[in-house]
Amino acid sequence: QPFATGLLLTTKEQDVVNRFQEYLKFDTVHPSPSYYPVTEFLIGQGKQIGLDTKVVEYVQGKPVILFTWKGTEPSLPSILLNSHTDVVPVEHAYWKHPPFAAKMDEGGNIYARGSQDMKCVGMQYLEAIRNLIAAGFKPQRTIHVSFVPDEEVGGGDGAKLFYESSDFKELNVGFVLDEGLASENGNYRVFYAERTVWWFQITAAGHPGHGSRLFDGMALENLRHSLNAIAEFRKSQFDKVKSGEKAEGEVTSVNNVYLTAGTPTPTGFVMNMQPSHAEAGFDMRVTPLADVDALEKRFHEEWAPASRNLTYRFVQKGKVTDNFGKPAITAVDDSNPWWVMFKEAIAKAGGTLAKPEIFMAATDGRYARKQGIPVLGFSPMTNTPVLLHDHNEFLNVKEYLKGIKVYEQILRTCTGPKDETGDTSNSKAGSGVLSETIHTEL
Ligand SMILES: CSCC[C@H](NC(C)=O)C(=O)O
Ligand SMILES: [Zn+2]
Ligand SMILES: [Zn+2]
Repeated sequence: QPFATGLLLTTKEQDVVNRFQEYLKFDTVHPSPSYYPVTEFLIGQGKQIGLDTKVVEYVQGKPVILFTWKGTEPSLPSILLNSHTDVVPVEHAYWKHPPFAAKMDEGGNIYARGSQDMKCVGMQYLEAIRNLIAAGFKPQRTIHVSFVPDEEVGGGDGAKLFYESSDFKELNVGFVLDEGLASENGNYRVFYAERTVWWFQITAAGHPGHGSRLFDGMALENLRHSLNAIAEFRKSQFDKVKSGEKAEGEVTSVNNVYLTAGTPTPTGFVMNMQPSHAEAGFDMRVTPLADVDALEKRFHEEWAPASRNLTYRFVQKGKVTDNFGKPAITAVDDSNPWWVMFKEAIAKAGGTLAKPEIFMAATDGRYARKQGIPVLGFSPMTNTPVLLHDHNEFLNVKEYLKGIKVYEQILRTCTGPKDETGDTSNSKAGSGVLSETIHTEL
């Protein structure tokens, strides 16, 4: 099929694209993703490729799909390639092509919800394995591929239960790949940690009464005290990003996402009553580099002091550390043999890496990092606008096909056997015990 760019796809490439488009067409959109049809499709793919397949429902109706390609040395720690099957909702009116039609335009851009986040990655894993099998490659390490539900709503019924299960322990996973972000330039982005979600509400109580009266300590005045204190902290963090001192993932963000007060009626709010309560909601993302005790102190001392009739409540409060009390960070230096192999694979695939980053939001990778397992967030997309959760999400076919080659190289390098260049780095991650170095603090 010819494109305006002069790109011509081979029959084999067209088949690869067709499978990607087929996956993208499944309606796995929240709030009610249809998980069974897509599970049937994926199982079909796994079987066609020749992988062992397993489906487990830790919560009924929310299947976790697991494929296994057994290595020649199955006692070595294995590699897990994780992706999620669900996608976030769309606002149809803003899309130039229907979000579940997976239309490829004349420039090779494939438009669909999930084309970047992260159905691309899931299918690229499978295509890479398909190609390696066809090429006669035999991995030393076992490779597992998981497709999990509900990442977009926190993963509580999906990845969390999977990673905590005895099924997962049996896999003896030494290294996990999960999602990253597109890169707007020619360097691939890679993520070695992520910020932790703290969602909270602050409620202010205050003097009620007639709207015409002047009181000290009215609810909205108290809430404003809180909003100002939080805004000051927010500015201190944002300034570090603006000045280039820190990357986005290296500071803690806090954003006011709703405000509510007053007495509503069908025709609008009552205008001459002072509310006795007011509430604000915040999306806060705590960097793993933060001093958590100092942050906690801010809540009762500055942001919601009882002296101002303020109280706070967490809607979600993730732990910033892993299960061993250390910051949940994967080492990206020579102390981590998985990192060394990953980096080498990208170079061998002809790619370049940007400076490793802390993911600004949350991914399922956090559940594996909690267990002390090294995780890298990586979605192989260069020269692509970051459109996850955005309108007109797309991925160009050339980037998609290139990404498959990158995963082939990652699997060759990280699973052995040693390649034609005599590389032996693989053996360094060969012990059954996780490297201590993955807990290295930066
Ligand atoms: C608390 S789970 C929600 C997960 C979601 N992840 C992404 C990548 O948007 C987020 O960070 O908001
Ligand atoms: Zn995602
Ligand atoms: Zn997402």
